[in-house]
Amino acid sequence: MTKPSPVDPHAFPDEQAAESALRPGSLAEFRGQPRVADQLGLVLDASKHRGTVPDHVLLSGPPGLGKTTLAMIIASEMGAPIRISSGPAIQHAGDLAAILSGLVEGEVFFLDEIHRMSRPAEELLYLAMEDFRVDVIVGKGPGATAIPLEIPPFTLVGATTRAGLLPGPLRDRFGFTAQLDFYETPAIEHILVRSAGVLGIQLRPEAAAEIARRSRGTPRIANRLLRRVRDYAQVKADGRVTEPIARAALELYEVDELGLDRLDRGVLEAVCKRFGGGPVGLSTLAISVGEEAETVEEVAEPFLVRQGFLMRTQRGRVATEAGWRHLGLTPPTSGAPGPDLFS
Ligand SMILES: Nc1ncnc2c1ncn2[C@@H]1O[C@H](COP(=O)(O)OP(=O)(O)OP(=O)(O)O)[C@@H](O)[C@H]1O
Repeated sequence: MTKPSPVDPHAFPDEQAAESALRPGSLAEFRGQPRVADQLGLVLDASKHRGTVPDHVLLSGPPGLGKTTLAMIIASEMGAPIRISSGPAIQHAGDLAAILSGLVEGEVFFLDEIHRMSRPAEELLYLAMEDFRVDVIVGKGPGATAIPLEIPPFTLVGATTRAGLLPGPLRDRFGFTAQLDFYETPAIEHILVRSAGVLGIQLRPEAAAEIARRSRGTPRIANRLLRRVRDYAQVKADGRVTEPIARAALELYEVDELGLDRLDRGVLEAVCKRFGGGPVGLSTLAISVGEEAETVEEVAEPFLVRQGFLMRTQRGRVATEAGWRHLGLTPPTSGAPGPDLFS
């Protein structure tokens, strides 16, 4: 196992406290995703106006874009408590029934990774979402009876990185659904400036821009890079984060101008230099960079593809012209070699 990369979008186990400190507490402070924030604001205002609990909310999108943050904001905007759990933690319907029956009126129930819940729990959730009721099964076999149990009205906030995996009947029970997208660089700059304020870091605007460009449109990565750059500034300079300090720190952490890390560059370099631009199969590629095929496929490739540096074709991975150029290499032909050149 290689050590975690600073541009991994997943949260590290020791990062929770640092992340909590940087969560914006209100919709007004939540930067980026303007459409989602506006629509959600309307849903919350309307429910306050009517004096009812807000509709159930489904948030989908890649890790680190603010799903948990938005769930907490919904609770705080409604002045309601929040209960947090996750799909993998709920293996039996009884686990879910216990949580639901313990909710207080108006509580926000945040269910992360909702697509990983067990089937029986999912069915129990349908009823709870629709009728604020759960059926508790007493006894076993033919003598088993279902005793309906009222639960107080609550708002379910479901989060998923894989909206496509949710069964239709579950998706249909959410009154409001939002897809979070990668952030534009200026929004990430705003987030960095706010985080620097919270952490008491003197961050020059050019340095914020530099870090933002390398953050892959992901607030979690931006905040993490900011903390690393701050460490560097404190140890190697006077603590102020200037552009040269940010550049030097990010170079040390092997995060390049566009946010590629060592693994991303290694994969791209292998495709270009060792395999003539491709196509090369995933397992061969993984062996050549000394990584698991899964890591190459799930960690490095999505960003390389998003950047337009790599293509996944039926016959293997192919570097694009932009990919060659990002490494400072000249593509072998006017464009990247197409799969047909290698037949
Ligand atoms: N719009 C935003 N403004 C400011 N900070 C943000 C924003 N979105 C996310 N963050 C920060 O990024 C970090 C990660 O956000 P969060 O935990 O909400 O992501 P997530 O989508 O729930 O990730 P996961 O899918 O891994 O659970 C937090 O520290 C949070 O404060």
